[in-house]
Amino acid sequence: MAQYSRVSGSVGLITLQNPPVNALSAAVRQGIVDTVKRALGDPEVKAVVIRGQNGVFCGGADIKEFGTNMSGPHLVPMIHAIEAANKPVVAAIEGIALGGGLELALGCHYRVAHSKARLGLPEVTLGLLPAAGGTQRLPRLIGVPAALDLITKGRHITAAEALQLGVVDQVTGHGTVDAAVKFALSVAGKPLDARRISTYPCPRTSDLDALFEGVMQKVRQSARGAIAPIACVQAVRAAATLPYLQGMEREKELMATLFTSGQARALQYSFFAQRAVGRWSTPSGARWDTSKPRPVHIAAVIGLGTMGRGIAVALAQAGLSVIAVETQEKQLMEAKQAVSGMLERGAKRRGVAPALDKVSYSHDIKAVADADLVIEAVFEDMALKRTVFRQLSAVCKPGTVLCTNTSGLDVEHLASQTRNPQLVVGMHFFAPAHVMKLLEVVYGPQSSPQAVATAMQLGKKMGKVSVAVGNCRGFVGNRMLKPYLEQAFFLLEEGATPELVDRALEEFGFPMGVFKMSDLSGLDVGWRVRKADGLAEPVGASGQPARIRQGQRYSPLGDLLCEQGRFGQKTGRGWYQYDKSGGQVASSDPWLHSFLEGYRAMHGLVARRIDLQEVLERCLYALINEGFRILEDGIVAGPEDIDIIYVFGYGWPRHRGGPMFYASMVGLERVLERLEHHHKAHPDVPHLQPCSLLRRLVSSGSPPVHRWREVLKKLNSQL
Ligand SMILES: CC(C)(COP(=O)(O)OP(=O)(O)OC[C@H]1O[C@@H](n2cnc3c(N)ncnc32)[C@H](O)[C@@H]1OP(=O)(O)O)[C@@H](O)C(=O)NCCC(=O)NCCSC(=O)CC(=O)CCCCCCCCCCCCC(=O)O
Ligand SMILES: NC(=O)C1=CN([C@@H]2O[C@H](COP(=O)(O)OP(=O)(O)OC[C@H]3O[C@@H](n4cnc5c(N)ncnc54)[C@H](O)[C@@H]3O)[C@@H](O)[C@H]2O)C=CC1
Repeated sequence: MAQYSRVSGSVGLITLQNPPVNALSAAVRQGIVDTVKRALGDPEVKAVVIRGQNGVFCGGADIKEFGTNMSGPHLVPMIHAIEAANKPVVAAIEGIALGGGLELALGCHYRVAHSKARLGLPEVTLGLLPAAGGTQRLPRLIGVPAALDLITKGRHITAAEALQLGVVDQVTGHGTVDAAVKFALSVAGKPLDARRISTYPCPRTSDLDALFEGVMQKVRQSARGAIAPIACVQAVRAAATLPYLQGMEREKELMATLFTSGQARALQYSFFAQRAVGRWSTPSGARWDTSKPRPVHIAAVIGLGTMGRGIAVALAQAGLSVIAVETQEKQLMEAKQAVSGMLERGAKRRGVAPALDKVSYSHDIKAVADADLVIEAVFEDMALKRTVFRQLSAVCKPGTVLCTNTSGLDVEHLASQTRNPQLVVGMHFFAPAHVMKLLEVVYGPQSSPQAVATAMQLGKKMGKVSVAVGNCRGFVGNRMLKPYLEQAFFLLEEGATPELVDRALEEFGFPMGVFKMSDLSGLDVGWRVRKADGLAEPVGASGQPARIRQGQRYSPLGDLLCEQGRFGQKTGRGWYQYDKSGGQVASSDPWLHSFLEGYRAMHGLVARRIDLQEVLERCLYALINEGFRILEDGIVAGPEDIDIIYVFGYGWPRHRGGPMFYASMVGLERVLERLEHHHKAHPDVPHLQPCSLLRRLVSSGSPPVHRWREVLKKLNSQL
């Protein structure tokens, strides 16, 4: 809806009303058309101001309407009518002007913004482009390079930057609507021809072809297969090379392709999934809206290695006081230097003062006595972690929430070492912890709603996308990673190379393939875990056949590389070779290829031709199958949790929605049929055996992913 009133005698004030972000639903669009007509037809009205209710201008098109039978007036003619008006129309921008909201403002003759407002054309993040004239008006207003930057990245800008770029005409720190009304009165009666952006020529840019070629190359590289950023460049190119109306035709044509694409569906699913995980709940009845978090002012971190340092930085940057603990003086000093450096670099990037005084350092665990919450990040060693939790339980004040950053050890077992197991949860950060957005908050059967809510709230304060997950080996992300890695190893045994496997996964859209990723994170990490699990014994020592462990097919390839001291980038050799220890540019390693040949010969394996499709099916469907098991076990509340974990923590291409969304797009019957096929070929690999939930979903008609929660509930109640 849009409300109309008259203010200051001669200004027609139009207020968009569609909480919470005044999205341009059919009713709002109709409201705008009607009220603009009324204002323009009223002889007493000399100028018009458009604002949004509750201090929010407009969040753009109503995304919930996409994919439905969109009725109501179209945005393009609506905005065109505003621009063509013979009375000045001023946009009063408070809060946000995003997507269609900014396009509406660009159709107005003037824009007045509050200093705290954010503006942008984020359509590309939803798999779309700004198709209400945004790709044609913005370059005409601010020039091609700046418009390309905003439109292809979907970046939000501040009012100050908008003023500098010329997107807005005035910025105010006080009442935006009053300022806009005053502005409107000051321009009433003045000629408007020079204020209609669509009539502007696109500012000249030298060597346009080279500019677009360069941008297109960069965009293709970073898009990892996403089509919307490329269409955005094409649309801006139309603005730079064609008259406005022809440019609009091109914008429409490109949008038509994007609008119905699977990528747009995936990205819009991801938008809502990210919000859905914020409405978390646990089987014991803890919920986002009823469980009250404890206030956390002082946090402590135990163990200042790779993870602890990043966690301390993220906590300090979120404004908390941090007590950082390391047992050894030397490590403590090194950590202090590293944390200070990270804080300084981060502050420089953000143009703020570094929060150095927020962090205090100690080698005595008793220093954490006053902390409201402690995050343990010592070595992945259960015996050590047990000791630390017993100590924490003894020294912390009553009510302190105790968290572990373990990658997959039993949180419940750690809780049982303390006096208050209900106050123990996992806070599983991802490396580097001050950069990566994902946080898995792991609850055990005894974790109290308050402890879960406290960790979730803290994650939010730290700017993380937090997902509540149940306690199981590897939680969600790492549990699903296991069958994925396992398939990659098996594929090498059967004839593939690391280059082939990585190529398939990178072409799918991962930033790096599984072998490059292993080299980056260190092959020794998994080796240590496999040793602790009794899997990575030296070949032959177990008395079992080398490729069978604990009754299942096992590939010792990773262990054999580690025995050679090949730990990946850190040692300059792994699945690839690097120019030096710590080098980052991977190149194919002839040693590795002859090693693989020798290994196959030793085990009587005959290399066969493996294609990219098989690599994808084996690796991704095994991972997805584990996702179904996780859903079946009730470790997460719904498929959105898994998808968000994979998109934000594991580089799953966002334009493919996440593994469970992807499975739904591929078709559950197809995933089931291919898993059955691969399991038949490899009956000794349990991870390829289709999970019973997948079978049950297929039997119930393969519902789309947004209906799985409901179907899951129904299926579970029938058991
Ligand atoms: C706005 C935010 C920055 C707010 O953030 P925050 O305060 O953190 O709150 P949130 O929790 O994110 O949001 C609160 C609540 O609001 C919901 N919401 C937010 N934005 C929208 C929206 N735009 N639409 C609907 N709902 C929205 C959100 O989901 C939350 O609710 P909940 O899920 O219930 O919890 C932040 O929310 C944000 O960033 N929002 C997105 C802003 C954005 O991306 N805007 C751009 C939208 S796309 C757009 O505007 C496109 C266009 O304008 C083009 C118009 C053309 C369309 C015409 C189509 C014609 C196609 C032709 C093809 C024909 C094909 C054929 O031939 O058939
Ligand atoms: N490295 C990674 O990518 C990730 C690791 N994790 C988990 O985070 C934890 C830490 O891992 P990293 O930081 O990689 O290990 P790390 O080896 O880099 O650091 C561990 C630190 O703990 C310190 N430490 C050991 N005992 C201590 C004690 N009793 N008191 C105080 N400090 C002590 C060590 O001196 C060392 O600095 C592990 O549980 C790991 O599984 C979780 C996510 C990602």
